[in-house]
Amino acid sequence: MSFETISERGLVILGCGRMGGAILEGLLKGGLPANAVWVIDPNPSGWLTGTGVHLNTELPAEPAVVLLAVKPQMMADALPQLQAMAGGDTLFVTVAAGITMEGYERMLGGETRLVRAMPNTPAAIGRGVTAIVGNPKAMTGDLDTAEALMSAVGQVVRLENEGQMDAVIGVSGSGPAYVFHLIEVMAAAGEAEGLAPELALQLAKATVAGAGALAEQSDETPSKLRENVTSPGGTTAAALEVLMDPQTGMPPLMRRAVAANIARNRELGK
Ligand SMILES: NC(=O)C1=CN([C@@H]2O[C@H](COP(=O)(O)OP(=O)(O)OC[C@H]3O[C@@H](n4cnc5c(N)ncnc54)[C@H](O)[C@@H]3O)[C@@H](O)[C@H]2O)C=CC1
Ligand SMILES: O=C(O)[C@@H]1CCC=N1
Repeated sequence: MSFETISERGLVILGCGRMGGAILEGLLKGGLPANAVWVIDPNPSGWLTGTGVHLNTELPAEPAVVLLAVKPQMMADALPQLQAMAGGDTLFVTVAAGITMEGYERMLGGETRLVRAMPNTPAAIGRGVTAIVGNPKAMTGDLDTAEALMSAVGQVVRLENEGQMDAVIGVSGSGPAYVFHLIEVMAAAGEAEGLAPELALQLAKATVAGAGALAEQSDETPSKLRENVTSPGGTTAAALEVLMDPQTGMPPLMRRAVAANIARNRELGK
């Protein structure tokens, strides 16, 4: 199934906030006609209203794809209206954290063709990374369709099994928030050492953005790139001694943060 099939049979989006909106924007920019898209959202943004998609109107009976992008807590209330589309030729793609394949199959029926996808917010500028995995009813073509859909907002990787999804959410799904927090705390440290707030923020943002781009583009590993900054006995080495401390540094802190993320994800799934 390609964009052509989606154009012909339609895409239904349930919930078009930050993530649904970013995906829709990428798809429209990629050439999907607005009149091939039906959105259900009780609080549409001004941007969404101006796109020309069908908004809160009657839905096609058998769209090519239904994209589920409401909060996990809303899913059980919002899904029943789409139940008639499940079990046939429509592929369901969900970006919600927490809810497992089993959960969707309970709500929609075991015959539903389903792909779980976990993007992240750099999707808003086409720089997201999305991990996808299908249920047993999803065919190879369905994974291709989900990949084509999510490629509109960045890279796509395929998982071997659903069990990997928890770690993906903990690392890349929520990860942008960790990086934004890194910018905040680097800027705060600069401020505490006497820099003006705007200057500290500019330095922190440019450093994280530049280092991220270098890590992505360079042939060197992140470890080698770190070593390249670190003169023996120099200033970076002094800072890294604090940050890389195996008891109190970032390694155990990040492990705890990711573990907390996964624990919450499992709670949301209940
Ligand atoms: N924001 C993020 O970084 C990421 C979010 N996700 C997932 O994406 C999903 C959506 O998250 P966001 O876009 O951040 O939330 P959001 O709050 O920006 O968007 C949710 C949208 O759903 C709409 N909505 C609420 N009740 C509805 C209903 N009954 N029927 C239809 N639409 C309804 C809201 O009006 C809103 O526009 C969540 O399940 C989340 O787990 C996945 C990866 C990353
Ligand atoms: O915080 C959340 O639950 C969602 C899932 C990944 C990013 N945001």
